[in-house]
Amino acid sequence: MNLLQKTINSISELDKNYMDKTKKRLDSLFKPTGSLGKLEDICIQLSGIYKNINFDISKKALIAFAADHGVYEEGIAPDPQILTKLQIPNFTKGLNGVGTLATFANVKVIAVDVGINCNEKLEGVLDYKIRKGTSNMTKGPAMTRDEAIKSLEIGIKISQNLIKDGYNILGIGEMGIGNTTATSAIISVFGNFDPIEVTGMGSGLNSKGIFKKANVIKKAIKINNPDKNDAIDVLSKVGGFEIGAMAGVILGASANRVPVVIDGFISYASALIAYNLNKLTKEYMIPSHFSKEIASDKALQLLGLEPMLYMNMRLGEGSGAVLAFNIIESANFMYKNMITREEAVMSIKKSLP
Ligand SMILES: Cc1cc2ncn([C@H]3O[C@H](COP(=O)(O)O)[C@@H](O)[C@H]3O)c2cc1C
Ligand SMILES: O=C(O)c1cccnc1
Repeated sequence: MNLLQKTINSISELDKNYMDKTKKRLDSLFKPTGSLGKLEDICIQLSGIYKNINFDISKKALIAFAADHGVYEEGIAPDPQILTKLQIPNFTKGLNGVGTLATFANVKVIAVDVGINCNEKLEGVLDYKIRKGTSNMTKGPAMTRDEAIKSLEIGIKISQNLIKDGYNILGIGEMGIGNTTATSAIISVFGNFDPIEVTGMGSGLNSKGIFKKANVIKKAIKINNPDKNDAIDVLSKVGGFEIGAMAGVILGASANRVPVVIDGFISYASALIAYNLNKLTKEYMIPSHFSKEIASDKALQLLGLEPMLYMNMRLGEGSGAVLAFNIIESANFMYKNMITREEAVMSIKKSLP
């Protein structure tokens, strides 16, 4: 059995017993029951993942994958393709959106080339290049089925290595000029949406550009006819190498009982791929923010996920995931350090004359 199938098969449910215990502990704290909302939900989810009422989430890593897209030649993105290559080294230097936020939140950033259109090795970027970008999906599949599996397995391997190194919570991010086109195509296929309903401005297209992009997606879906019941088929026909690798991280984290924080629009596509390979992966996902890109609501509905942050962000890179790490850590700190109702009463009694 290959690594992908083994990983998919080894994902199991959260432990309801520990989740109940954590809920009891949360209900015993000195506050109205349930008043800390999603902070409480996060603690309950973490305890079900770790099978423990006490957990450590201090070692945090964000894995960002970069790749280029053959469909770029159809004029679907407003920026030059070379930005994928120019921007990815900034991720680990703490110089771009996610890099600065990660420095602030004490999150280790790992940047990985899974398919950038360049020959040279990039400083601070791991080299797992599958190919120098996908093929143009309006002319045939973006990648072969073997390449799709390879992209998923790269994500699985990198997540496994980080977990072995002691990282106890992972996040996903990406860089890839043109990747909102692949994302909208994936959402269109899984949700049976007309591409025009799920195609947005990406980095900054005007309405004419959006219309053209939707037609490109329509053409790609028509020519490739992806099977929505086969997530690998969808990934290979209209996906991207970075989208596959992020889905691989979700699978790898889930199989190793580690939570994985989902970022913005492009990571929703990865989440859809992982979810359609094994529905249990959803239990290991922590959604971070609601991307401003059109169709975020549709993608999140397909996943049944409700993000915690509404920040009007539409950057990607992993920026929203890293922001959410701060909140997840706050939830854990609250859970560990808050006084219980009983302790509060005792201290009041003690202070009475
Ligand atoms: C300078 C710059 C930095 C970025 N960082 C993330 N993205 C985001 O924009 C790209 C997707 O949008 P589209 O499909 O329209 O090309 C991805 O690289 C995504 O991560 C960026 C885009 C730009 C221009
Ligand atoms: O939400 C995102 O991740 C996003 C949206 C538009 C362009 N790039 C990224």
